[in-house]
Amino acid sequence: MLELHRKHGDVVRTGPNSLSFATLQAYQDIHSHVTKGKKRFLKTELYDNGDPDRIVGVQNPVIHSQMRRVLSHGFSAKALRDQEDIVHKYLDDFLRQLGRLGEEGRKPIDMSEAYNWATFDIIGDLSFGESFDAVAQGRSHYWISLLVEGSFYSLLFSLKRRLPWIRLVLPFLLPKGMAEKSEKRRELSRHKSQRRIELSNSMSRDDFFAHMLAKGNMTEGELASQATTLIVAGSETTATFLTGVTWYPLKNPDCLSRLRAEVDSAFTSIDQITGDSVAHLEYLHGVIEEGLRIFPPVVFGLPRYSPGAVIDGHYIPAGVTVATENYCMAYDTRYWHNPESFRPERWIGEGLGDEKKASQPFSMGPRACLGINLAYLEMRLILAKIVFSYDLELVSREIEDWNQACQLWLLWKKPELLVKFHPRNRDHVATVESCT
Ligand code: HEM
Repeated sequence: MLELHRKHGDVVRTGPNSLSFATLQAYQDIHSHVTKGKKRFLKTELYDNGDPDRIVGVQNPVIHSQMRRVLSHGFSAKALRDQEDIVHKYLDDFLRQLGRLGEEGRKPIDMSEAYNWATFDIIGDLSFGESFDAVAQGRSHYWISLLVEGSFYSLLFSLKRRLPWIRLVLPFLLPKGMAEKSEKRRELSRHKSQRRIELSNSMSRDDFFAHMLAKGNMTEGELASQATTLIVAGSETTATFLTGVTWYPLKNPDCLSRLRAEVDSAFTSIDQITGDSVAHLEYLHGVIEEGLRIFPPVVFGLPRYSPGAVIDGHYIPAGVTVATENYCMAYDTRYWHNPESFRPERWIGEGLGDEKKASQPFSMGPRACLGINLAYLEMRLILAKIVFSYDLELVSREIEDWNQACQLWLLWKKPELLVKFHPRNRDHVATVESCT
């Protein structure tokens, strides 16, 4: 898409009835909240995977806002503060596992897989009241593999509407046993959901599931479907971001040193690293924003139907599929000074004079990411804690260009990213050694 827009300009026709835009104005026109009297740009059928209960896929704005209202309680600042201990628990265990499995820097760990252990366990606990035990076991739970694999191939399913002929070749494109695996995944979701309902009698928690249960009229199917959606939306995305934001500073050692210096000057013990204290770290903020710009986890232009509206000065008739490529905006020299380079200082103080709104990793408007606060909490805590505890050494040195080394399906398929973790904080080494 980047190449197409560079060659053909800001509006590119990508199909018989679909247009791709590449400007910030177009992004705002399509995704912002609408003013009174104007119609919304609705999600297209590309989101329809046959499950009507998923908040991510639902098209009807009335049903969507009802769902969003119920779920948003679990994402409020208060709810997140109440859940922060759960996040710390998995992150601290994760740190210990990095030391233990990595034999204190002697053995590399594949971070493309390992970050999933932490993000899935956190969101699993917040959604179903129990983790997948991935951190404790130091390997991905079967369910995680099913979800990740399923989300890659769901792209092919949604393409069926756009390219009807794909039905004919679909059986050959899908790995063997995919249908059985999908059924297995649904069965596990139902099972986890039933267990969470049973647990609700003995557990008082202000988590996502509790708020859905409090609504009182959601069926077991709806509960399972929504909780699974949260797990998919909130785990692979954050883990993907973390993988990219590990590779870029490792390839730019000055950035890593500056980040470590900031974390070291702010904290003398790992317990001081909390959601509140990390929120003030300026350079960490720069690293995160730059990581989200240069390697956005949700990278495809989010398709919408035009309601019959003007997009960046062009009238687009109703029914035309439109999308703005966040990735193209993030690499546009009209918005960014030297966009290919990883420069956290863009986001600090005066910066480099970039148009920062041209990075929209969480989207904007009524369908913007609901989990943004949880995502920032996890991203800040995990980066600060890792840098505080370990010196990182890149083992996968053969990767020259991270984005090129990844493949884009619906989400990024990442290559192995081998990293060694050398313990640097003596207090923490003691904990690592005692971990079994
Ligand atoms: C770095 C991490 C993340 C990124 C970059 C990200 C990005 C996004 C984007 C771009 C959308 C809009 C999708 C669209 O319009 O098609 C979205 C929606 C959503 N995200 Fe995230 N997300 C992240 C983490 C999370 C987390 C931790 C959760 C928590 C469960 C979450 C839950 C959701 C939900 C529920 C929606 C659907 C909102 C709606 O339709 O009203 N996300 N996310």
